[in-house]
Amino acid sequence: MSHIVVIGAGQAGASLVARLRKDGFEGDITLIGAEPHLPYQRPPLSKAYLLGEMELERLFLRPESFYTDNNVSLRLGQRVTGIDPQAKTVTVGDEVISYDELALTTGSDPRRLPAAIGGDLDGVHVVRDLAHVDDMGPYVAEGARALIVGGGYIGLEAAAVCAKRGVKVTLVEMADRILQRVAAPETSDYFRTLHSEYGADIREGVGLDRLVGDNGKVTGAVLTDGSQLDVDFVVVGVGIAPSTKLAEMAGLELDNGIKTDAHGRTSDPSIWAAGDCASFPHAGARIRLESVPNAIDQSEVVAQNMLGAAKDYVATPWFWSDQYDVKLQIAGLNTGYDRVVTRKGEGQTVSFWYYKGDRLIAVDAMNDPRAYMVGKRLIEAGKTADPVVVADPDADLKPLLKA
Ligand SMILES: Cc1cc2nc3c(=O)[nH]c(=O)nc-3n(C[C@H](O)[C@H](O)[C@H](O)COP(=O)(O)OP(=O)(O)OC[C@H]3O[C@@H](n4cnc5c(N)ncnc54)[C@H](O)[C@@H]3O)c2cc1C
Ligand SMILES: NC(=O)c1ccc[n+]([C@@H]2O[C@H](COP(=O)([O-])OP(=O)(O)OC[C@H]3O[C@@H](n4cnc5c(N)ncnc54)[C@H](O)[C@@H]3O)[C@@H](O)[C@H]2O)c1
Repeated sequence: MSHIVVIGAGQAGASLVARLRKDGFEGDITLIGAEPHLPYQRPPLSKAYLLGEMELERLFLRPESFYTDNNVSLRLGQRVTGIDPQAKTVTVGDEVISYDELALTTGSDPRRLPAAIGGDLDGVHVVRDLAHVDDMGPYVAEGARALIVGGGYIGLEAAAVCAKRGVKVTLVEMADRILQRVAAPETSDYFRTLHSEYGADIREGVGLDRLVGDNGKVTGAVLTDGSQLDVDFVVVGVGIAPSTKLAEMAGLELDNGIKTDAHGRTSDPSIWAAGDCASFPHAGARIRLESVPNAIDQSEVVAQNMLGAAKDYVATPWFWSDQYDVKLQIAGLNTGYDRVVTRKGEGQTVSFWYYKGDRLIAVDAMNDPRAYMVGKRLIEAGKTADPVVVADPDADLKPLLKA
């Protein structure tokens, strides 16, 4: 009987093993995870869980019984330190485990601030794992002063939670606008205004020069424009790097992540990759997506291919973020857009529709699930949307789907 080993018990790893069993795989499955917890969802870590509005148990993707009932050998709190592709083994501590097929779902590692500028002081937090957020929780208290470094999703979601909890927030983004990696200027403008309404001080085009400490604990910061701040804690949200160390040591090809073909197979025919760590062919280029929908969809396709399906993974990217009372939903990728059409609804409701020539390529919707849903379905179907209809707040969007 064959043995499938999966390294990384996060969103992708958990989805992959579930799909293997769902599709009838009867061999042995071992899922190995470095963290001590059952596989859990990360999105609430910078939202409801950090806010103290979500119980730990609700983070877990499936109960422990799922793994025992499905005969998945779950090895938690164990880090794989090596892969030998010739011998088809992985090393965990002193143990060597054989595999027939191996999947890498190792996720990504948060970038940290260098120790030389105070990145190792107490009170400086990254936000990736449950343990990081549990460490940070007590700092998020009314009246505390937080410096948030980075205006991506992590920084802005943390800023929203902190501001809601009465923390005095200063956020620095070294690029000229927040959310520049994932959204267009219109969406950045929207969220800058939203944060300022809640009292968060958003400073763009400004980086961190260094942190200042006293007795090993952070007490202040000097910014690249020379300004100085007193701070009680720091949240570092300056992006991630895909976890490729094991793959690299095993001699697998890398390309901004673990390089796979359209089926999710790496340069070794018995090794597969999915989730944040994998870079794959997409629309004539190669991309890596850092999102829950990608981790689930890609790992499910990889599971099917490990069982012989030979199916291409065709990503239909979508993302979401919650900040204050606003839900941002993004369908598609806006790379290369040349026109934006705005659809304004009541109050905070607005959506931005991105076109490349006549083609609709992405929609950013704020508190507008209908615009998001219609946009997503149009993009998935390769259809466009008449900009005149889109821009008219009184026009019904649904007929666009039938056009
Ligand atoms: C705070 C936060 C909020 C987020 N919010 C959203 C959101 O709202 N929407 C969204 O779409 N995405 C969100 N994301 C991104 C999303 O969570 C990730 O894209 C997703 O978790 C990727 O899944 P993954 O399985 O590839 O990686 P992960 O979930 O990171 O799992 C990888 C696992 O592999 C383990 N591992 C790594 N190396 C080894 C090894 N050598 N041995 C054993 N185990 C190993 C790691 O410890 C980790 O547990 C958020 C991320 C964070 C951190
Ligand atoms: N809602 C969501 O989808 C969601 C929520 C949270 C996290 N995540 C994921 O978590 C991961 C990490 O998120 P993130 O926000 O850290 O990454 P990110 O890459 O989205 O944003 C990092 C930001 O930090 C800025 N930056 C980098 N170095 C800086 C410095 N020295 N000073 C000031 N600014 C600096 C960058 O310009 C960038 O805007 C990503 O994969 C992200 O997609 C997703």
